[in-house]
Amino acid sequence: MSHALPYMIQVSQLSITVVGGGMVAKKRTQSLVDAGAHIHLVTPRLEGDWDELLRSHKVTWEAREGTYEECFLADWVFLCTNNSALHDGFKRNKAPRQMIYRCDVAQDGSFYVPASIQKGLLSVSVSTAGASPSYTKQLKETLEAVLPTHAAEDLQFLQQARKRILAQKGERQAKLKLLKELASKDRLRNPNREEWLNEACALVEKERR
Ligand SMILES: C[C@@]1(CC(=O)O)C2=NC(=C\c3[nH]c(c(CCC(=O)O)c3CC(=O)O)Cc3[nH]c(c(CC(=O)O)c3CCC(=O)O)/C=C3\N/C(=C\2)[C@@H](CCC(=O)O)[C@]3(C)CC(=O)O)/[C@H]1CCC(=O)O
Ligand SMILES: NC(=O)c1ccc[n+]([C@@H]2O[C@H](COP(=O)([O-])OP(=O)(O)OC[C@H]3O[C@@H](n4cnc5c(N)ncnc54)[C@H](O)[C@@H]3O)[C@@H](O)[C@H]2O)c1
Repeated sequence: MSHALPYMIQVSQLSITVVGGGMVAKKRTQSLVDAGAHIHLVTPRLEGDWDELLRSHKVTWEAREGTYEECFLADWVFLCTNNSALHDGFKRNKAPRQMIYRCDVAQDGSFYVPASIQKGLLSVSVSTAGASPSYTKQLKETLEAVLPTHAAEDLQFLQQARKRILAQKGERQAKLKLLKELASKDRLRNPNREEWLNEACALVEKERR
């Protein structure tokens, strides 16, 4: 059986339409807006509290029903209504190269959505290809409990340090060794890690042939 590949996608440059205004539509819209996207929303009604999303000016709501005959021109279309026959129709009408998401039959769309944990620059995603969203949720909770609590702060430090090390003068091998050592628990958890980094950078530069 073929399986889907996980990718990290920058969504801010995509044109995205979400059809439907229930719990699933809201979840998908919220995560897309959090990731910097602007959403065109097509639904006659909004279920639950959308106030904050609408106030963000990142969501344009067209208050009407989607119809079987129409074709959306967005790069991505999220079909999030409770009407599977309508989703079948949109899929038939889909524009060339358009990516379709179906909330009702995951594997009938171009992609589906994993559960994800975000801690600053760290992302962890879990998927069972739709076999069991409940199992996915449990596994996500297990993983959340074992991830380091300081991952976000450590990654902020490592990102800056990596830029600095790669930009400075010195042997490439020595720099790579330094990057590896810096990511180790001993170095990261050391309260003097900034001082150690300064000294190590100076040494790499001094030792260059
Ligand atoms: C992980 C999580 C992330 C999120 O939604 O953000 C997520 N579902 C969550 C929970 C959850 N969803 C459902 C239940 C009820 C119990 C059950 O059915 O088991 C529970 C449990 C609960 O709520 O406790 C019902 C359900 N879900 C899908 C269908 C349709 C179908 O099976 O095709 C139906 C039946 C609808 C119906 O029949 O009415 C489909 C999908 N749900 C996915 C993700 C994608 C696959 C992920 C994977 O590959 O494992 C996928 C395939 C589609 C997609 O979204 O692309 C989120 C965890 C919450 C969290 O993160 O805290
Ligand atoms: N992917 C998931 O994680 C997941 C989880 C639970 C349920 N589901 C599936 O997703 C479906 C939607 O779930 P929900 O809880 O958001 O449902 P819901 O009933 O709360 O919302 C459905 C929304 O679709 C809108 N709608 C209906 N017809 C429309 C049309 N022609 N054009 C535009 N909008 C229209 C309604 O106004 C409503 O806002 C469920 O029926 C189920 O099949 C998926």
